[in-house]
Amino acid sequence: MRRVTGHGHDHGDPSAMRPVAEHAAAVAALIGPTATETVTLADARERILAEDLVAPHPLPSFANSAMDGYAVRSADLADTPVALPVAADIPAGRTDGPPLAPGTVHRIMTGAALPDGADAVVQVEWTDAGTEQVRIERAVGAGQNVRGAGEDVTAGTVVLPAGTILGPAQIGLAAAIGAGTLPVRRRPRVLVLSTGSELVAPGEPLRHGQIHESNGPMLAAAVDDAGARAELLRFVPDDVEQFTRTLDEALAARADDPVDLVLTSGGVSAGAYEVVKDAFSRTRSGAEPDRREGRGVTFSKVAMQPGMPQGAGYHTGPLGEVAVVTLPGNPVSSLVSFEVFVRPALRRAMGHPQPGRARVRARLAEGLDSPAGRAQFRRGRIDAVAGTVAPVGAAGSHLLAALARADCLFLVDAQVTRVEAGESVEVWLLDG
Ligand SMILES: Nc1nc2c(c(=O)[nH]1)N[C@H]1C(S)=C(S)[C@@H](COP(=O)(O)OP(=O)(O)OC[C@H]3O[C@@H](n4cnc5c(N)ncnc54)[C@H](O)[C@@H]3O)O[C@H]1N2
Ligand code: MOO
Repeated sequence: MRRVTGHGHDHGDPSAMRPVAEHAAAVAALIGPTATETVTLADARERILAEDLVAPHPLPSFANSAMDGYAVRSADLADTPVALPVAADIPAGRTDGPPLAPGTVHRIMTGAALPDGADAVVQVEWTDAGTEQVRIERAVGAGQNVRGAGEDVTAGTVVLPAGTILGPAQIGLAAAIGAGTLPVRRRPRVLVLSTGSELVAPGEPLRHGQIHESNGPMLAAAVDDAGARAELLRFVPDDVEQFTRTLDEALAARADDPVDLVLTSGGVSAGAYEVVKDAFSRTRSGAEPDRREGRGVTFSKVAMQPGMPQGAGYHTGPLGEVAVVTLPGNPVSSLVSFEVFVRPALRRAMGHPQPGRARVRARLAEGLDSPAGRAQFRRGRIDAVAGTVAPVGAAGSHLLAALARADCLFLVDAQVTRVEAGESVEVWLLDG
C-alpha cells in the first residue's frame, strides 16, 4: 500500500473538506426516532419490533405427543410384546381427552394433548396399529415421544426483545404465542425529488443532450430497501421557483402523515444552475440566505469519492421544518452517498439493531491506483469463500452499469495512492 504524506491533490483543498463521519453524524441527527404503530402479522415482515414481546403462556402450552401412536404408562410395557386395550382415541385438537387408566392405552396423534396418567408414546410403527386392542412390540421409557409443556418457552419469557427484525421465524414465534398484531417502529416517509433540465422520464424518447432520469427510481428503491417509505415525485428542471413549489405542494398534501425526510438529487455542485443549493440557501419568502444557527441546509464538500458535494439540514415548508438531505446528481455518487449517509440514518431512526451495512475485510484480487485526497468508495464483487474482493469498473461516478454489477463497496483511505493485490481492504456488503 502506498500512501502520500500531507494532503493529496484534488478538485478542492482536502484539508477544508468535511470528514465522512462528521457528515454522517449530521445526517443521522436530522431524523429522530420514529413512533410506534401496530401492524397485523401479515404486514410485519422486515419491520422492527418496538417493544419486548412476552409469552403469555408456555410453548408448548400442554404436554403433547411427538408421534402418531399410543399414549401409554411406560410401566405397563415391562414385558414386550404386550397386548393392551385401546380405551380412547385422541386426534390433535381434542380438548376433552379422558385420563388414561392403568393397563390401557389411548390412540394418539402428533400434537394431541397427552392424557393424564400417560408418561410416554409408542409410535405406531412399533405396533400392529390396532384400534380395539393393540399389540406393542417394543417398550418405551418414561417421557419418550412426549413434548413437555414449556419445553420451548416458559410463560413470562421475553421471546423477542424490542429491536428485533421481524423475519419469518420471528413472525412464526409471535403467532405461536398468540400475538395477532405487533407494535413496530414507524417507517419514515421520504420524498424523493430529482432535479435537472436534462431529465426525461424513462420510457419517453430523448433528444440530443437529454438523459433519462435514473436517480429518482434508484433512490426510491434504496429508501424502500432500507425499510422506509419512498414517494417519488416528478423530477423538476433547474428552476428554483418550480423546485420550491413542487416540494411545498407535496409537503402540504401530506399533512395527515407528514414527511420525515426530503431527499433530492442534483443541483449541488459548482455550476451556474445549482437549483437545490439555490433553493435551500434562501428563506421561503425571498433571496436572503437562512443563517440562523442550526437552520437551513448546510452544503459541504465531503472528503470522499464519489459523493463529494453534500447538503443536510432543514427546509421550512408549509407545515414547518422538514429534514433535507441533498445528494449529488452523478448516479454513482447519489447511490454511494445514500449508502454512506442516508441508509444508516433511516435505519437508526427505526431502531434497527445494525443500521450500517455488514462490514468485512477482504484481500484485493488485483492491484489498483487510487487518487489521493478523498476516501474512495469503490465498487466490487466479493468472493466470500476465497476472502477476496475484485474491483468492478473504474472510479468514474457516471459508471452506473458497473454499480449494477457490484455486490459490495470497498474503501481505500484518502492518503493511499496504490493498493497491491492481496492487501486487505474494508468491504461493505450491499446485500447484507
Ligand atoms: N466545477 C465543478 N464541477 C463539478 C464539481 C466541482 O466540485 N466543481 N463536482 C463534481 C462532482 S464530484 C459531482 S458528484 C457532481 C455533482 O453535481 P450536482 O449534484 O450538482 O449534479 P448535476 O450537476 O445536476 O448532475 C451531475 C451529473 O449527474 C447527472 N444527473 C443528475 N441528475 C440525474 C438523474 N436524476 N438521473 C440521472 N442522471 C442525473 C447529470 O446529468 C450530470 O451528468 O458535480 C461535478 N461537477
Ligand atoms: O463527488 Mo463526485 O461524486 O466525485 O462524482
